[in-house]
Amino acid sequence: MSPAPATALSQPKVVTGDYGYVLEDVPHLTDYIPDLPTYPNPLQDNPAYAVVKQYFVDMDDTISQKIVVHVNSPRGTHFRRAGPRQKVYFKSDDVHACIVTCGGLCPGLNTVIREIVCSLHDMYGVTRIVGIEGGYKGFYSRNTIPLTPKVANGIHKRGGTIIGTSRGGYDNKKIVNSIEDRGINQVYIIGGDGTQKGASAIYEEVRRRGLKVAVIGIPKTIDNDIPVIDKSFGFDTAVEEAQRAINAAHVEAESNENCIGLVKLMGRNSGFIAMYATLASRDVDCCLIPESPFYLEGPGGLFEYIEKRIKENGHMVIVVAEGAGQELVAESLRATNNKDASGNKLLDDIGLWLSQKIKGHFKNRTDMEINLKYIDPTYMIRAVPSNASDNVYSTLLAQSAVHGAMAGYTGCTVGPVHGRECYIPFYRITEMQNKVVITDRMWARMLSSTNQPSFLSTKDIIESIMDEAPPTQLLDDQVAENGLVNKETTVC
Ligand SMILES: Nc1ncnc2c1ncn2[C@@H]1O[C@H](COP(=O)(O)OP(=O)(O)O)[C@@H](O)[C@H]1O
Ligand SMILES: O=P(O)(O)OC[C@H]1O[C@](O)(COP(=O)(O)O)[C@@H](O)[C@@H]1O
Ligand SMILES: [Mg+2]
Repeated sequence: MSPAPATALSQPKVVTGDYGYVLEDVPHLTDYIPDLPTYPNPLQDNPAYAVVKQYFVDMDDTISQKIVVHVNSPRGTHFRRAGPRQKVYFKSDDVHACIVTCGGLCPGLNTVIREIVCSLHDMYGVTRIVGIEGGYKGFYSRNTIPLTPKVANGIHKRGGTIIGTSRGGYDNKKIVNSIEDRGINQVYIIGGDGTQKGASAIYEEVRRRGLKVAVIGIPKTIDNDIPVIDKSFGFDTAVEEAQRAINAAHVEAESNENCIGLVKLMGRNSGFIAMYATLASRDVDCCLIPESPFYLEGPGGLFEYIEKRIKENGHMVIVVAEGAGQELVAESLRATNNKDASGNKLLDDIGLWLSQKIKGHFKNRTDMEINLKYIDPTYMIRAVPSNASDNVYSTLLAQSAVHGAMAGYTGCTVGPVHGRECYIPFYRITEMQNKVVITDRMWARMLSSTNQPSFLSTKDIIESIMDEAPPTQLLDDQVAENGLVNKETTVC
């Protein structure tokens, strides 16, 4: 069968219905290869699933992005519900699947790999599954790693990724050539915002060439900077692991006179780890994140607050996200514009800089000698194995990805929206970053738990509200009654 000619770039598939219902649907292989044969889903004969009353997902099931509604609210945006379908578009023997992990580590990568392998093998009888070694560049520069349930057995108890990862090395044409040459027809791409952009471009090229290849993204972000989904796998584990550093900082601070425990946590552009770790700990007196500007000197500044807390308590704990206060560091050091292999800006070390500034400020104060203990657990919070809850989360995610590919869906990321797994078109994942909204309730809860100043002027608040405008379109569920965009943080 000759493939239908594909247009330059695929267009969003948007379906509208009554009362403002909008379905942001995902591509399907039949969009560009018509008349593909279908097969009964082998799961219908699987003893574990055969007894479930309604195991297969109804074709009309969609998940609402809007969870808080008023009596007359339009129904708003919906996503296609993930899960097994009655009919599949691949014969088990014909499937040749590959898995790749890209970007920084995240707890749970091995769990997702294991669960993709086991779901393909145990549910769909697929035997040809390979790992692409060392991220995107492995497609064209390395041999593949055969993956079987035996190889994947127990890997979820280890941190990292057994197939390796990397930044940079993305070459769209070479990657799709490799997919085509190896006869791969299901591609599972696990990675963060950069990876999903790459995955989207791989899907477009696959479609342009008319290949019967399902491309499914699985969102991985320790920073929790991917929009739409509730949160990423590994995020809970990272927040839990961060408690160990905060506890150590608190013990040091409490035991030494006038002592400040300073902890730096990951969070390049989004301060979710710092915010949640602070809320969970309750020992933190100040949390600094990239989304909330702060200043050191003068009334309402950080130094004034430190002095107040030390006088009141004799100690304090500060948590700073790595991306916080970058503009302050750039002002006092010679600004650099170095980037990593993927093009992400390399950050200046806010933790060391802040330690020096605080020490420098109190150095000449004979009435208040301070002691500062700096803890930088950066890689320790992401190199650990995932906790039990992230393992369950990763299992659902991987199974949903496999069901989607088998059902012929492609060009999408899988992830939970209000606790239900969905297929989300790539463009919704890549168009913006998820950030802590400092005019939102969660940040207010955090502020009230630490009692820190907000460091904000009215101008900052207005700017922060304006920054929330989605770059491409105003979605009705993001427009509050006062006309301002008021996107809730997606982690609840
Ligand atoms: N805009 C992009 N288009 C295509 N590939 C990209 C893009 N941004 C990043 N990548 C590739 O995705 C991979 C991971 O990106 P990176 O930003 O390092 O991590 P993450 O996916 O975790 O955000 C790298 O191999 C990088 O080259
Ligand atoms: O030193 P590396 O490996 O580049 O990783 C550091 C970066 O990785 C992260 O943990 C996550 O980044 P990605 O999601 O882009 O992989 C950032 O918080 C951090 O800045
Ligand atoms: Mg990233």
